Amino acid sequence: MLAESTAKQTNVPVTLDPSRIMQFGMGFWASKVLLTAVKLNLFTHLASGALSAKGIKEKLGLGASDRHVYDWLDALVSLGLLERKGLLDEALYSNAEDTDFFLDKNKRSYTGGILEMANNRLYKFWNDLEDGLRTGQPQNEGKGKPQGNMEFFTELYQNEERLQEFMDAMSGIQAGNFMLLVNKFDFNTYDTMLDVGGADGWLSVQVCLRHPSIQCTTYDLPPVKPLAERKIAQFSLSNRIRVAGGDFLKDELPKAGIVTMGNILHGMNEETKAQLVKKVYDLLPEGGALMAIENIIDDERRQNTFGLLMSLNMLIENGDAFDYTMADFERWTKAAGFKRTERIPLAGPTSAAVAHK
Ligand SMILES: Nc1ncnc2c1ncn2[C@@H]1O[C@H](CSCC[C@H]([NH3+])C(=O)O)[C@@H](O)[C@H]1O
Repeated sequence: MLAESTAKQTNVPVTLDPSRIMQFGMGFWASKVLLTAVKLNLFTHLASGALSAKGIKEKLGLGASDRHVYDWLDALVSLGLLERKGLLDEALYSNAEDTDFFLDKNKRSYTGGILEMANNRLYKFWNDLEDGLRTGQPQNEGKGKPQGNMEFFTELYQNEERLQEFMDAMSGIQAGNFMLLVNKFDFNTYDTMLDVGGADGWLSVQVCLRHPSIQCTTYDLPPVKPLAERKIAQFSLSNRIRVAGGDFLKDELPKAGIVTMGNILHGMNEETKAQLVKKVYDLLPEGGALMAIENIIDDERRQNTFGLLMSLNMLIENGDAFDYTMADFERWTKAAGFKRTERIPLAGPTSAAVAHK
């Protein structure tokens, strides 16, 4: 028996290749190479001009050997995130075009907030995915304490720095989606918009900049209010965007023609999702709409890897919460009374799922 299986093993078909398995299995190496570069502001430094490895070592205060600094930088070159002219001590490093656009902190297009949070929080929490799968319990800073869906915010927001980091992470991950959305969907057909869980008001800002007459309310937990007020003032939109503080599960919500929710429904279990959908249905007028902007998973659950992984991230953050397909969204919204749904594809794995009353 043993001899037969050994014989089979040596007869490996040439078409089989372990490189994909290794790429994903050791994917945390590449992940940390990038996350560390973001944390050390490498791309922001390089946005002002190309630097040698020696120059980078000095600017970043690195104590590793020259060889390991070359390895780190050249790994980023091999991943397509940096460009390089010359080799080793004669090399000059600069940002690749997309890295320069998305990872320079001084540009408005900076999306590194989500990567900063990935480095500071999610990376270590994901080490406990196994515990999450075994127990169904959250694995974030509240691990081991009783916590319901979306309750981790209370603990997170006690720390100003973490609050700001979370806001920047949200704006970072949604920036491209919101910019596309305001060009693909005519918000001006509604007089008023309510953004539930609107964080620092970024969606309302984008909507108002693009659509001249709509009035918005951005609604979030009270500690978030000052951050939203600050952001909205930066764009001189305080006359068009109201900032409201409260708990969208417990408190009454303001009425509006369209209610948006970016990455909100996925933070809840099925029962709470259905309750919130119904609550929104009841406050909308006839002809009103609910829009969820999320990493909607394809109905066959084969394509949208990011959406599936985001759903596991909801296990890590919220326990029994999960991301969902358009078929799920249609089922929940029809049960609440909505007439029809549509899906608007946005950047990469994200879509806007819209339900019309
Ligand atoms: N019970 C609650 N009531 C109001 N806001 C909440 C509640 N629970 C969580 N939030 C907020 O919901 C947001 C989820 S993160 C999503 C933020 C934003 N809509 C986006 O698409 O990027 C955070 O800003 C939380 O502060």
